[in-house]
Amino acid sequence: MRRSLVIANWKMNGSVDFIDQWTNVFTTFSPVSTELAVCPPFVYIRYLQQKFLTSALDINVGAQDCSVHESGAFTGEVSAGMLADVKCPWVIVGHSERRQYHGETNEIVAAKAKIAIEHGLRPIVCVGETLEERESGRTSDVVIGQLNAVLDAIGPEALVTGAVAYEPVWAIGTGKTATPQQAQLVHAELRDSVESRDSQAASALRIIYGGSVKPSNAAELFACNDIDGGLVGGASLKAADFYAIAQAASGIGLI
Ligand SMILES: O=C(CO)COP(=O)(O)O
Repeated sequence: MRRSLVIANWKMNGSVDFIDQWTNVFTTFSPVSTELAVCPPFVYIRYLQQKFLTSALDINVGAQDCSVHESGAFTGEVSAGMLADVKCPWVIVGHSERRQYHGETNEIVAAKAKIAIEHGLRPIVCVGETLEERESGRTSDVVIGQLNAVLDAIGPEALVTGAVAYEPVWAIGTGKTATPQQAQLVHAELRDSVESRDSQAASALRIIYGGSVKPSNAAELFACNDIDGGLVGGASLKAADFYAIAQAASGIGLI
């Protein structure tokens, strides 16, 4: 049995005031069986960690990216070693917004996953096709190619310490969710691809879905065999909505 996993990606949103308000609400909620993490912008990681000390939920902090470099003259970059140093266990790599706006290739994403693993972090490896790729029948090729680049670099066992997030680009921030059937199909293909290398790793690996997940659609997505939770953008900015999604993943309080 895989434990469900729900991760908030706040993207470039938030402030000290926002975190105060969000955590004031969130820390009143009772525990769920879902494992949780919130990825704020780098500058708020430490602040959010302090806030979570009073939460009864199993919730951790993650980063939205890390550098491919170890250290040195790389202005503006934050290294995996620094994230490990501040005890930030999770790191998202290969988000489509990084691929799209920052030119991150499969090779760069694989290098980031590798350096994250080397520092004991848990990478959340994002894969996903654009609308054009879907419409031209290339979804499988694209997402399997993205996954294989990371698998070649770190291997299936290391990947299991983190997670894979399937995020169809056309569903991100658009309100357009993949149907549970569409998502399940891709999740199963991703798992099969890991299975061909290591069957134990394939059954242990958490593959979560991202793209307009909200309280009203979370339960039907998470009911699919190969969807083990969610990577949540917009809806995670509301503490109550994020909690409702966490509940849906824990199989209790279905919406
Ligand atoms: O990109 C996402 C999470 O990483 C999804 O964002 P939305 O939930 O806002 O569609």
